[in-house]
Amino acid sequence: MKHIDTLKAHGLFDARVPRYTSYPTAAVFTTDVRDDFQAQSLGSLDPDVPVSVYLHIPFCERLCWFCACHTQGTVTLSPVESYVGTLEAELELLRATLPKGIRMGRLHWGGGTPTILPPHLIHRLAKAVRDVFPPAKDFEFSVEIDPTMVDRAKIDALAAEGMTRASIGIQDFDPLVQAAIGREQPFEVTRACVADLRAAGITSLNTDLVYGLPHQTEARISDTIDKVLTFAPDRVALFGYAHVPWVSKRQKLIDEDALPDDLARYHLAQLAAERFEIAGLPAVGIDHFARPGDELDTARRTGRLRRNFQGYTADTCQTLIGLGASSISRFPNGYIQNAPATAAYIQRITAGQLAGTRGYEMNFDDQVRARVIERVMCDFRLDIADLQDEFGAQAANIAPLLPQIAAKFDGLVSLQNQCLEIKPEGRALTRIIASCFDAHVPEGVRYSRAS
Ligand SMILES: C=Cc1c2[nH]c(c1C)Cc1[nH]c(c(CCC(=O)O)c1C)Cc1[nH]c(c(C)c1CCC(=O)O)Cc1[nH]c(c(C)c1C=C)C2
Ligand SMILES: C[C@H]1O[C@@H](n2cnc3c(N)ncnc32)[C@H](O)[C@@H]1O
Ligand code: MET
Ligand code: SF4
Repeated sequence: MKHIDTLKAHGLFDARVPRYTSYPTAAVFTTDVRDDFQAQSLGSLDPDVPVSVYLHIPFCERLCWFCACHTQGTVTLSPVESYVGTLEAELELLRATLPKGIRMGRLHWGGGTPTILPPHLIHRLAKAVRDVFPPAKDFEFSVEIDPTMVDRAKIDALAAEGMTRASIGIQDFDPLVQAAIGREQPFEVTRACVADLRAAGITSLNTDLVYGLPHQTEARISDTIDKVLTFAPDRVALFGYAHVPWVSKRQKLIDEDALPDDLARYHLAQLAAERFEIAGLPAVGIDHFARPGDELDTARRTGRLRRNFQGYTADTCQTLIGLGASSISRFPNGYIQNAPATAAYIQRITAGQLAGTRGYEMNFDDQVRARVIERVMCDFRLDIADLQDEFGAQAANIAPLLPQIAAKFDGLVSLQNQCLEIKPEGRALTRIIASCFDAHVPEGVRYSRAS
């Protein structure tokens, strides 16, 4: 059987499994999580251990058709300005709930489009965050940047507030592909943005690309990659296009007939991965690439790579506090998601309540499986001995799954001394293999494809 047929037989093109940016996944969260779970989790944090903070800006000036992120369009600044006020109010609620002396190890502004904020709002928001979460030693601050929605003044404002990493959205540079996803973004504009970031002293640059977009061909993605490489990015994220029009209504504008078919999509991903490897950006996990010396590459090589809602990270903080509409907080024993709709979020905060509306409290078995799935997604490998070190006897629940998986994915994985490893030729099936350890299959949820 040809290799591609083997992968196909294991569900490469048909399986619909989560992306495992968390376990259990957001689809499993429910509204009947305990009322006091969020306040109690926040209040019982150890002030000596720094936390990560994620801040969501759910506004964009344009709404790209392909996008599955939680955001809304606005042409005026007034909703953005009032939203910043709500974030300030949320920060005050957090201050009243958190133990005194808590510090922030990492801060990420995502969206939506954080760079919709003009300089004065960037300064106001950064100050409000710092007041409640003073930065710890080696503090890092990353921001998602839309090159068409930023200028030198905004970049300087972010740099002055301590931005250490910029993540720019590119997706694809081909004009036909851009037209088909409702996202015009000239190369020159992107290049000028990168030049401004460099001039402002930003040393770490990530670029986001997507494969599997309408009208994308090997020649077009290859040309995009040529252009991206001229920026000398430290990291590249290459996401498979998730076509989920039942979740993201604007995707109904995407012409499904123009989407590459299964095999074409697979080859696009393969070609891109090869090009990055050759360019000196080895793969990190299933969809990232990082230059040697970048902390993501270092984390990969030393077994310290982690997975969070943004994808792969070298962040070691156990706790992530999410602020803003739809943001998810992660505590050692569970998750809480703020009200997804911006209006509902604002209403909660304005009423003086924390905004968590759905979530999941993990039991011990969930915590073990969360670690298992994270290791599989990060290392392509699971060693029962490591699991025993961390969780003791509970690892025994997982051990019997290994020979079953080894038999099912025969030839694509290896199993020796209770250590399961996905071989390079089986890596396209990583999400599918990870799902074998998932004890929660939500009802009525349709995930995007697995590859
Ligand atoms: C910033 C962009 C994206 C984020 N997630 C996705 C993108 C493109 C992709 C994505 N996430 C989910 C789905 C649907 C299910 C699937 O096909 O796997 C897709 C296509 C699930 C999901 N992830 C998060 C949430 C809240 C959901 C929806 C669950 C639900 O309510 O049904 C967490 C999450 N993902 C992103 C953020 C910023 C975030 C948390 C705030 C980004
Ligand atoms: C934050 C990043 O998420 C990616 N992104 C946004 N929407 C989708 C989607 N439907 N499928 C895959 N990736 C997506 C983009 O690359 C963006 O820059
Ligand atoms: N909104 C920005 C962009 O599209 C950041 C990535 S998408 C959340 O470029
Ligand atoms: S890709 Fe970025 S700019 Fe486009 S709609 Fe999504 S969040 Fe907004």
